[in-house]
Amino acid sequence: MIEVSELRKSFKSFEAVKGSSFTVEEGEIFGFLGPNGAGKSTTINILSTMLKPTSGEVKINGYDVTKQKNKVRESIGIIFQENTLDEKLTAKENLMLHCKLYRVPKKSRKARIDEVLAIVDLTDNLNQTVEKFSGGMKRRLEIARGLLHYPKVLFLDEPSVGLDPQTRAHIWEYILKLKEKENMTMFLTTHYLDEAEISDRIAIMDHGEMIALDTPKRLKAQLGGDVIELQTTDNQAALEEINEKFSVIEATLHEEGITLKVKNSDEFVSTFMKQLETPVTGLDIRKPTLNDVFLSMTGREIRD
Ligand SMILES: Nc1ncnc2c1ncn2[C@@H]1O[C@H](COP(=O)(O)OP(=O)(O)OP(=O)(O)O)[C@@H](O)[C@H]1O
Repeated sequence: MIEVSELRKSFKSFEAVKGSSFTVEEGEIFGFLGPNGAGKSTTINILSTMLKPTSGEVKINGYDVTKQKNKVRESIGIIFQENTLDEKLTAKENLMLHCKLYRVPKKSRKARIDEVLAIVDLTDNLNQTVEKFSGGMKRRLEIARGLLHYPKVLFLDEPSVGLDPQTRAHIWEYILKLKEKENMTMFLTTHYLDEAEISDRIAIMDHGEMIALDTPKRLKAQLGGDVIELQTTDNQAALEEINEKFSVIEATLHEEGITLKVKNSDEFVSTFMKQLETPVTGLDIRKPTLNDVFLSMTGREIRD
């Protein structure tokens, strides 16, 4: 559904995208992550025909983004970061305007509007003006609008930014419902790594280059092993003891205690608890998260 080959974009002498190549399959949720300034927006703007690439080839739904712009635009929907609804219009008027712009046939407009509003649970707000909507309702209406012309690919640029946790969870419910119903391809950026977990595959971009591309599970497995957060009565002494007696991938002392990376926590912990002489006051085992992956690959938090 998306084919990107050797894509480059320069702004004067500055190269923002340095030759990235990837494909996204139909029906896939593709998470696109990177620290601030990595080149994500530049890439999305090119994929959605808003920006011209310096070189390389990009096809969406089989159409070239520079030579067949209109065909590409008919194939995609975009949910932007900022609110782009017309506040003085009602939900219905906003959606009707979009139907006209996208040439949805006159006889199907009403049914389509009813259908997308039902997906995001806004049926009862059809005739309400948008300025009276809450932040979460506006987001839902934007999602509904993005779907009106049945796009093959939906670009979601931070779809839940600025929303409270409950509304965020709801937005994701709608998005997943859609994926199941329509087999739509979704290209997603987010700064919430827990949200990125729902992606089938995740790409990590840094300094204009794609530095990782795999399933969330495999990315985390690549880090190898489990993480143990340890507190003892004397962390300095415990660290020395650990380095002397146990085989760990990494042991880091910090203000709250010691973070250990071990190959297999199940095997490690039972012997560790028996043999460590410094008294343990707290122990927490966790699997590596996408945050650990992101930190290890980019050396930065997702939001600097
Ligand atoms: N029109 C432009 N002119 C000059 N430089 C630009 C332009 N647009 C983007 N850049 C630069 O290109 C780099 C990539 O920017 P981009 O907006 O793609 O990053 P991003 O990954 O989307 O970051 P964020 O997470 O902050 O949105 C940045 O260094 C940015 O300053």
